[in-house]
Amino acid sequence: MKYIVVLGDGMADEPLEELGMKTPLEYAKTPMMDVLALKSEVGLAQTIPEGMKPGSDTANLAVLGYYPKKYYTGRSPLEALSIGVDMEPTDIALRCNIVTVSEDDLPYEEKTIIDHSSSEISTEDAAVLLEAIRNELETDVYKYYVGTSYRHLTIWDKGEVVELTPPHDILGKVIGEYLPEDTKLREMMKKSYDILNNHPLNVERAKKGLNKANSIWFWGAGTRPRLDSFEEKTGKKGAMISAVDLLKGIAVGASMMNIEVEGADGTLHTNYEGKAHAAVKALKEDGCDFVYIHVEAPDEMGHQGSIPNKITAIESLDQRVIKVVKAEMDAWGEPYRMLVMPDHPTPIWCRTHTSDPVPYLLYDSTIDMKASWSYNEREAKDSGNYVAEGYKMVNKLMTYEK
Ligand SMILES: O=C(O)[C@H](O)COP(=O)(O)O
Ligand SMILES: [Mg+2]
Repeated sequence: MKYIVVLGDGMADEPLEELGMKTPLEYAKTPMMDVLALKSEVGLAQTIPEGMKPGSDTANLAVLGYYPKKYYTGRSPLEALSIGVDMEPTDIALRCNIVTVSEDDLPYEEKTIIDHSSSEISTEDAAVLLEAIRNELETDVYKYYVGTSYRHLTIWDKGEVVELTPPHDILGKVIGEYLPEDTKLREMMKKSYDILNNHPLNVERAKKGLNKANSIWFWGAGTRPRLDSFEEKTGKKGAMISAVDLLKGIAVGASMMNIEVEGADGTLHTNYEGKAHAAVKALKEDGCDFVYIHVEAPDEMGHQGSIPNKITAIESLDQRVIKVVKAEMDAWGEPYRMLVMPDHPTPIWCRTHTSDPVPYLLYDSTIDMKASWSYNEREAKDSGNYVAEGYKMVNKLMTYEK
């Protein structure tokens, strides 16, 4: 038996008037998930534990079987594992976004945050800007490292786990009240605007109609991660396919195989088919028992508040990932189970994460459930199937019996 998780990051949502009170998942054309749902178990899973902040960090730890209240030490430390930084016990890792704030003559504190991702800036462009930041701001205490797209890392020597506001939680808001209380962090953020706003690369970006990447933004503070091996926990050899450092970092910490896919970039235009082919290859040729295909796009489109693009992301997941995986697995003939689910909702109305339970679809190629439901938030709730502790999903996947 082989095990496949197709994780549509942020895919769950809420009914939208613009979609006739359907959710993007209900409204999207998903013929593959529609067929699978009739042969699968559909239900709800609570991935974010009570009292924890909703985000891909806690939620994907849960879906991978790591109880966040036991294993979570902050988001950025997990990303540091992927970036290749060995944290000291006294280090604090900080996520360092490159964001877009309003370009005006207002004092920094009175500026508005416009885009947490600076138009999903390329890693190449971000690296140039981070070099400018490093030249001006890096000291023995604060070291900057390039991650992926707008997602970067700062290691704070002998820092503190300070509570910081994620920029995607305050889109469109004036930043003053959300800036760090720590004066040095605030000072670096404020200085970054002066360093970046008129940087030649940003002048070029603006000419192309792209958002300037004109400020750094710290959040996601944490201490050195401590994950147990996935194989020791489950007895299965696991592989991760993702474009984002958070998931790749979890895989490093869990001693899973990280599979790089050409063109996989965490955006709406990622290499969906490439991820699907790589997943089946990992199972068929690389001796893996379990593969986790993480697709970032629905989350980013949720953060952007784009209904059509979130629908496109879901339809791409259906037709260019799930359909391709199923065709290749069926052709191979090896029995398998496929779990399709989001990590958390990223509703269009709020453009950030909520902690609501998420719909799952659990398919077993050896069982025809003869079910009669669709895969979406409403029918998952109506099904009566509810996994109260999301970190038990992997165990459910591996021990499933009709
Ligand atoms: O900053 C990021 O990587 C994402 O926008 C945050 O959302 P996530 O927690 O769903 O990844
Ligand atoms: Mg997410």
